[in-house]
Amino acid sequence: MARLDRPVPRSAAAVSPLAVTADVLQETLHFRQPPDTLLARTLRGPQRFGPRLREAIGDALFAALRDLPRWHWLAAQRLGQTLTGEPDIARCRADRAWCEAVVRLAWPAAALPVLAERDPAAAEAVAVWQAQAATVDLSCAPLTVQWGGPSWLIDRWRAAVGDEVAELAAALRRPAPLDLRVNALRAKRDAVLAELQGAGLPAVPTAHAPWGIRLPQRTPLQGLEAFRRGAIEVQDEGSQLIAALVGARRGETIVDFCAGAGGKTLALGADMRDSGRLYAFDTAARRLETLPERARRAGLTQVQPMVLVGEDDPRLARLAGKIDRVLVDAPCSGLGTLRRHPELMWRHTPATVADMAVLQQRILRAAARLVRPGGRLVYATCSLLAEENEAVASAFDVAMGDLFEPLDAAVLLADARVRDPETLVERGYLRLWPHRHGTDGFFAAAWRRR
Ligand SMILES: C[S@@+](CC[C@H](N)C(=O)[O-])C[C@H]1O[C@@H](n2cnc3c(N)ncnc32)[C@H](O)[C@@H]1O
Repeated sequence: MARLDRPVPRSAAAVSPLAVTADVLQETLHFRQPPDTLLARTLRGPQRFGPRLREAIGDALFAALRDLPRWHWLAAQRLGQTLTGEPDIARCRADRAWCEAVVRLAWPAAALPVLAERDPAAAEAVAVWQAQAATVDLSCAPLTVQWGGPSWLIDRWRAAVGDEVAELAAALRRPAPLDLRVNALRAKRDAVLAELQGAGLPAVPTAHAPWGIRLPQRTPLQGLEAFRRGAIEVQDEGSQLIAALVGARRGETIVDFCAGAGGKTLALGADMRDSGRLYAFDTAARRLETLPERARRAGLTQVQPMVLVGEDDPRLARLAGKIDRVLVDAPCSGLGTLRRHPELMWRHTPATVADMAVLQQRILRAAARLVRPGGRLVYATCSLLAEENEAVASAFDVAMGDLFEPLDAAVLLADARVRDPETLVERGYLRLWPHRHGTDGFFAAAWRRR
């Protein structure tokens, strides 16, 4: 038999990777924590899984989440249950046998040998189940099974992209590449590209973002000299394009209203060449926690994080009408990021999306008060849904009357040296689609205050 990842103590040997994956899947479907957090916590347990097995468990978990309706359909057949089109998540999460059946079906073929080393019986069961599943004709299955999403979401995808819906669904099910942003304060893109290629990595420039580099898959960065010296940050090309739309300049005063862990804050700070003032606001203190350390590594000294009590925090009054550029990277459903967070499509419903839109409008209006006359306001989401995007921008237009003039994103992106900006813009809005642009799904609208 092949070598084990590590010597397995007797008690730990009893723990099957399949069972652990099913446990994490079941826990994920409670939506209390994201799957990678749950996975990391679970794998700190006593099972003693080696690196290859840990990677296999992660791959299996995400494969399960990416195609839940398909596994649901096949598992129902295998377990002799009545077929239903769409998983009822509340029922599935209560059903441990269902979770294990899903994991058996979803376990990636490439990870079968490593499972066999640890638990040959489980690997055999997986092979049998998958061989049987391969004989099932899915071409007549409901669209939710073929395209891997809940039907309310598929309806919205179809309304947005028409005949491209199958391509969109397929792109959302593929793992995302790893995009990096070169920190303009520390390096030039060409030099970093050469450095990464020299280290044997298949790095290429991103298609549009001027500071972006793409690697085809997950790559550990910590060991790279470019990472250690703060020359690169992990950032999806779509996020880089949103920062570009802000057009931050040296010496300005800029507010990142929903800064979170500061991914876009760092991009804005680099565009400002560490000059001026850059406020990083968020209502979640925990999210802002890592920003000072990240800013330090990136060589930024002008970032001022501040925890807000809400979008109407009274301390904002002193900044009203004074800020050159305000970015509202609003809390959203995240339904453009399904490549990384496939669980979100089961966490959200039309009702949660509608609630999001109300919050987004409130935050956008509050943040708009800060913009000085002639200044720029940018509203962005990582959602593909019109409710959170065009509808919020239109409602803002109506509420503001003539106070804010919509700006054409294609013009702003061209100013920021983005390549082929017109291919990224619909009706003046930045609109990024995973199947067309290879990025996460993003939306952004920009205005100038009159
Ligand atoms: C999409 S995330 C931001 C991601 C971040 N800009 C980045 O690039 O990494 C939205 C953020 O909005 C924050 N948020 C939620 N409600 C808010 C409010 N009322 N005012 C300001 N920030 C809020 C959330 O805590 C969350 O960190």
